[in-house]
Amino acid sequence: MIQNDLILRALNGEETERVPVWMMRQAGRYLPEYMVLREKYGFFERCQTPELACEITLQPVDIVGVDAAILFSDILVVPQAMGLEVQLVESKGPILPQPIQQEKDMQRIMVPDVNERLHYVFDAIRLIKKELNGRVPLIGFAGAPWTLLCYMVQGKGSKTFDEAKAFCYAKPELAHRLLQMITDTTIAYLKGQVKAGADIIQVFDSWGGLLSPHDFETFSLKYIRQIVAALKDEVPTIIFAKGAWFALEEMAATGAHGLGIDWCIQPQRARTFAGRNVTLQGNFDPAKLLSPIPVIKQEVETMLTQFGGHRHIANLGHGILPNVPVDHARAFVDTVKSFDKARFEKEKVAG
Ligand SMILES: Cc1c2[nH]c(c1CCC(=O)O)Cc1[nH]c(c(CCC(=O)O)c1C)Cc1[nH]c(c(CCC(=O)O)c1C)Cc1[nH]c(c(C)c1CCC(=O)O)C2
Repeated sequence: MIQNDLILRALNGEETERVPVWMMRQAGRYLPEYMVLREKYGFFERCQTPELACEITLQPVDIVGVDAAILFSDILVVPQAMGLEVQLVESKGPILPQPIQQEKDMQRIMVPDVNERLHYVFDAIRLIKKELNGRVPLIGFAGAPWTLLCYMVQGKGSKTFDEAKAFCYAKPELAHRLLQMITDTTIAYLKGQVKAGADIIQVFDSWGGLLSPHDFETFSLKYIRQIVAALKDEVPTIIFAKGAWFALEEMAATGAHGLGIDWCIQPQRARTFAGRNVTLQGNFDPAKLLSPIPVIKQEVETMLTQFGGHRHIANLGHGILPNVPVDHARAFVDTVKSFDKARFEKEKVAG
């Protein structure tokens, strides 16, 4: 049994005493306790050692007081399990030295047996569930196929992912074969996470907003839909497609329980697009956590009021930045937790 089940209830459309809160990338470099482990162990060593992944996952729950834990891992463990080398180079981000660019490169990848290649994630989840002891739910996750294709083809981070897009537009048949292989791996991987104990699944499509609405349907949503369909009857699912506000209606129609939104759309407008049957998650500008604490408090209250208190999970609109002071992150969380629900009614009357 989970003691603090606010997020689960919000995802199921139930009333909650207050708005639940967590932060994307909440386990990371803004925490001094994370930096201690980062000094000692390599990135994938931290991911692959269940005791380390567990300790890092619990840090924000203990230190910042969020309403959910999110598994410490990375979306790039999937391309790795499919056979590609992935390096995380300090200050450069991810590097895949031998990306997929043509037909013959496909021979280097496979749809792996997830129990063989990603068992360390399932071991970490079992350990985390034991250590959490029902305090808060555990969110498992994976990258959306389109976002993973971006890294697998481009071979590194990019502002435009132009090579990944060129691959899709010039070799659509190959792109769809790759996207389907990623999708099949991801479905098996996420089902494994749920079996190991994940209570909620979030799909991160960080680069969905780089595509036109038509191409988002073709190269991204088509595959996200398969993932949601495979999981939604097992656990609540959340789709976070950054920048893809134009597709909120279509994403809601997948049957996902929650949709993440970034700060580039007004909450009321997102609600109009998404409809009433889905929970919205977001959408505080992560850079605003660099403001003075009184400003953070005021802006968080404005955000909460705009969402109106129902079917809302407070979060950032993207991952927390490494240079955010811990007390600013805590101010974000505490402001949400102490916001009096009666104020939603008052603002409604006033508005
Ligand atoms: C695109 C993407 C990646 N990884 C992820 C995404 C999707 C979300 C997003 O858009 O932010 C997802 C991710 N990565 C990480 C988590 C852990 C759980 C969490 O706290 O949210 C999650 C959910 C750990 C991580 N993944 C990474 C770190 C930093 C590693 C370190 O230097 O210690 C962490 C804590 C490395 C990583 N991993 C990735 C990049 C681009 C980088 C380097 C840039 C960066 O450092 O932010 C790929």
